Amino acid sequence: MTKARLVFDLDGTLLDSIPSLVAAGNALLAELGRPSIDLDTGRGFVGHGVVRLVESLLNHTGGIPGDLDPHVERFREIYGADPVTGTVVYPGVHEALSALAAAGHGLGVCTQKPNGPAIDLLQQLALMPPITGFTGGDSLAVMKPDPAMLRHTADQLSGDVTIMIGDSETDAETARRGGVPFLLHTEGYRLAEITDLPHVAAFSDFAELPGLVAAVLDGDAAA
Ligand SMILES: O=C(O)COP(=O)(O)O
Ligand SMILES: [Mg+2]
Repeated sequence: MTKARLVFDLDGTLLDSIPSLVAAGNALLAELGRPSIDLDTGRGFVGHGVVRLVESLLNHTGGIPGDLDPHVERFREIYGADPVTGTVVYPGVHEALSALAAAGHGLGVCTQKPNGPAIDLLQQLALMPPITGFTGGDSLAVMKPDPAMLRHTADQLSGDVTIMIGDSETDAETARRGGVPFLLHTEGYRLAEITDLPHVAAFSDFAELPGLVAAVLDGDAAA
């Protein structure tokens, strides 16, 4: 049977992490005497890495005071101290990943999130194992949508065909540039309409994922 190298995005795909990211962002803003942002606003800022997130937080609340770098460093400290509180695994993820690993597929994560908190989350939320491959926001000199991140993750896995699973414009573009099929999780943080993102199939419930992977490998998934 053909085996897949399954490359998963993290935030908005395996994890619903907005409350924890917004809490850390609001702690940073409070230190700067800025107003808080709400969850919906924060949702639109996530998926591009920590630098873009802090830049968006500051621009939304009055602009960047001086250098961006110290604020990014401070956000990393605040968020890195406890990335787990306020983050949950989407329903059905554990069951779907166990079934896919048991079927012999390789599982990896490719995220813009800084490596330290990303690994903490994967370990503390019992996702690593079955996930074995990892590329984070600090792993390479580039980030998604550069397909080097996708390839770096896939190279750590065994399998015949690479499939990317993600929630956002960035993930769809990464898969397109990498020339691999894209499965879209619709319950994440995308801003675009589903129909505007290139994907071979979309799903809202992780119970659907093993069947979709099998369909892609069989060449049955809708193009
Ligand atoms: O922007 C982030 O930090 C999260 O990014 P991800 O969706 O690639 O996991
Ligand atoms: Mg994402």
